[in-house]
Amino acid sequence: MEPRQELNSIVVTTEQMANIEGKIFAGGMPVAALMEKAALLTSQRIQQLYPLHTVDKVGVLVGPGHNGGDALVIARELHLQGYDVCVYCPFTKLKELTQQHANYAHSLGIPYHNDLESLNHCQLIIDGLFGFGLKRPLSGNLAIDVDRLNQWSIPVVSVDIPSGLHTDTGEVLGTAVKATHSLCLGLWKPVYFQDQALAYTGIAEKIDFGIPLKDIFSTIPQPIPLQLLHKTLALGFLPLPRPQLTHKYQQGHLLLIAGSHRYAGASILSSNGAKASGVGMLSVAVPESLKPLLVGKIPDGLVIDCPVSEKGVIASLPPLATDFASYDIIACGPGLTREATEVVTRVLEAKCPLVLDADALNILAQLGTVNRLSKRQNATVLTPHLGEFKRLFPDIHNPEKDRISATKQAASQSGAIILLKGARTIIANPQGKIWIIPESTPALARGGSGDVLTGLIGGLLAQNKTTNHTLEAMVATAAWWHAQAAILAAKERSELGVDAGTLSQYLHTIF
Ligand SMILES: NC(=O)C1=CN([C@@H]2O[C@H](COP(=O)(O)OP(=O)(O)OC[C@H]3O[C@@H](n4cnc5c(N)ncnc54)[C@H](OP(=O)(O)O)[C@@H]3O)[C@@H](O)[C@H]2O)[C@@H](O)CC1
Ligand SMILES: Nc1ncnc2c1ncn2[C@@H]1O[C@H](COP(=O)(O)OP(=O)(O)O)[C@@H](O)[C@H]1O
Ligand SMILES: [K+]
Repeated sequence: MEPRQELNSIVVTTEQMANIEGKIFAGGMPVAALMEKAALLTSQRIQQLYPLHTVDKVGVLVGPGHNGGDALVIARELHLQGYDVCVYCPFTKLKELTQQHANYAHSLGIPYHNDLESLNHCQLIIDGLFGFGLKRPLSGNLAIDVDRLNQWSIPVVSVDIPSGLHTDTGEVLGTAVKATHSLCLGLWKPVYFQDQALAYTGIAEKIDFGIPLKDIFSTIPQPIPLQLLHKTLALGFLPLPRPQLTHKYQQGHLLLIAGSHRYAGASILSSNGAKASGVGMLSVAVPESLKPLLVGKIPDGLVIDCPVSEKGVIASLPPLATDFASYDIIACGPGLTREATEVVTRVLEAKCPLVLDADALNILAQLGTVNRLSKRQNATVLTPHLGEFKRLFPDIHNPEKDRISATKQAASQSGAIILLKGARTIIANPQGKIWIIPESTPALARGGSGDVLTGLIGGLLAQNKTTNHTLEAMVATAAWWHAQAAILAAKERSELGVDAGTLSQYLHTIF
């Protein structure tokens, strides 16, 4: 990998970004020169996105800090290139450098307006109100302006981040600009991967303006705490190529415990996810009444029939399923129903790594998440969506307000690897390492997608004895693979065409 390519996978907090900036300035780089570098590249990208022959009139919103300074450099460059630029800056007191750029823009003859309304004839708006320096909510006339801007149908390019969003949590501070494009300066910031911010960030791109690698890597601890999973990394985590001399049990044995009369399909979908992983052996424990169905659908799986309760759920696990030493990993939960308490209690005693999903999580929550997991001797992976997460970790308040921190906190409390599902899935280990799945598709928002993921995670983890990567990296790789398959399927079949069965068929086509 090219050294700077590594930066594509790093996410820095506001504090880390400010520290990196501090190191650059301490080294002697003039503040104005750094702003010039960042803003020039940003203005060039804007010219590529909105060439002069397609867009003529550009309105620039200027804030009081250095985000406003960036915006003024962009205004100047666009003006010099021939765009018809005007500025709206609803502040009287600007930071010194920003004021200097304001003065120069004025001297160039760029018009300043006293109200936002005067920009409504523009074909493009540049949002340079606030960047990572925003700490308190937008209010008063400023908030009214932003709300009004959001009602226009003019494209908006936000500089660094959409103004009004908290850089780390993605929280909307009062109100926030809804951008068409966001050009993130230097390094990715957490806001871009927080679900609550996605409606504001639009199409996001990073502008690499040449921050010295030494300043980055001397600031961010190793291993990198917050990392995006990209194709290059994910491919490196897959169990490929297979060793020539191997056999099915060396390629991992997964026991999947899934399904009930009510949710029979969950066992098939999760088996399909597992099969797609390439796992050497797949055993599936289901209610005995489902055995013929499973044998028909998953002929390559060893189907273990379990006694069924009156409610149509697995009542207990037979000896074949409780011979835990035979399995490299157990994945349990899809379609179990909340009645299967005995199954989950028993499985928690297994010495091998465990993946719990769906109702296994709800049952774990009833049993007491942290207390129960403290007794486990091997790794546990929990894959909740937000609702399940709240039941598992009731003392983590409002996890949706900062999904990244909430996932980290849950992993640290429970000692488990936590995968919090969502539009941007987050994976954390107990030591604080976080992986983020940077792209996905809402095509996944339908029943059964998660079942496929559980099988895929189980199947990949089972094969980890041949690859030996960290478990969280493998879990994240499964989630990346799942998202990529959905993206491809949605591209070919539309977002409406990605049912869970189709999704599992697409898992292989992404390579
Ligand atoms: N890092 C890098 O490498 C580079 C960073 N660069 C750029 O610097 C940006 C960060 O600049 P920044 O620190 O000046 O902060 P910024 O986001 O402009 O806003 C702070 C200002 O807003 C004010 N203010 C805050 N809240 C407010 C409110 N609710 N209502 C009203 N006012 C409010 C606040 O006032 P104060 O709180 O001090 O009263 C302060 O004046 C960054 O995002 C990027 O664009 C590039 O130039 C070069 C490379
Ligand atoms: N809006 C969305 N964008 C991207 N991925 C999504 C979205 N909504 C859901 N997903 C993904 O779809 C899957 C849904 O899993 P889950 O909620 O367990 O569903 P089920 O239990 O029906 O299988 C998760 O992997 C989640 O990350
Ligand atoms: K901005």
